[in-house]
Amino acid sequence: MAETVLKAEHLSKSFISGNKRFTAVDDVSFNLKQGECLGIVGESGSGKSTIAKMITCLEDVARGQIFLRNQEITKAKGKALRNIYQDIQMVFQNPAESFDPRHTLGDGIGESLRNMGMNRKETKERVEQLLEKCGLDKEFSQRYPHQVSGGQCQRAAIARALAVKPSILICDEATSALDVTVQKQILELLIELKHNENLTVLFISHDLALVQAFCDHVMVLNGGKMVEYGTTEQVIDHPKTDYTRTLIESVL
Ligand SMILES: Nc1ncnc2c1ncn2[C@@H]1O[C@H](COP(=O)(O)OP(=O)(O)OP(=O)(O)O)[C@@H](O)[C@H]1O
Repeated sequence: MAETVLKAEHLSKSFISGNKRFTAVDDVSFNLKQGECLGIVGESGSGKSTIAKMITCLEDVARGQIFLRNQEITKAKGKALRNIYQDIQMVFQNPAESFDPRHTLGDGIGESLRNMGMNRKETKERVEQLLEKCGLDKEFSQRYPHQVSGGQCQRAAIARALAVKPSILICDEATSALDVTVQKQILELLIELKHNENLTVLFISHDLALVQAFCDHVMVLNGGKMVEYGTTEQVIDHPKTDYTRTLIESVL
């Protein structure tokens, strides 16, 4: 049986808005096994990104616990925190923001490898392999972020995320800024990588059609609460709440 890579138990988070406190994530629990893809769907403001930020330690966890391969990471600090930054990689909506505009894509992808002590020649070879794995010719390593299309830049951002062989890849609306054809190509790349590399992915999206095409399991969030959690088939074919039914009807 596949190993559990990530476990979240009773996660909660609230923020102060004006003089009021409101709950952005309310008692959310889930598991992610090696090679599995879990989709998190919900309307804007339902708490999807806040969950991702708590997992990557960008936001404190108010209540609950997070475990990465049995090790609790809820309040990680120092070296443990640096390891988490490496072991859980994120791909965001706007790929260009992942890269420094003054450096080539090759430099951006190779940065973490060089920080790990890899020499220049090995880094160059590994960067070229990563680009090819993500469907880009190796000459793209010489290009600057403004010299590539949004889809090409997102491929490079995925290559950069995979460079350090992370345990988990979090895609936060990773295809939302791309036009429909390019969105489909990036999704196909992720499907290919998931099969070939046994990637473990947390896939955040407001689009249930994309989640249906890619994810094994899905969690539906409404106002910070998890209103459905199950296999993608179960949730889409037999939704338990009107909220999920509305999400399904709006896209499928
Ligand atoms: N640092 C913060 N301070 C105050 N409120 C915040 C903060 N981060 C998020 N929120 C609020 O928490 C709620 C959940 O936000 P979150 O970004 O998790 O939603 P989301 O489902 O990812 O939305 P979207 O799909 O639009 O990205 C929103 O009401 C948001 O305004």
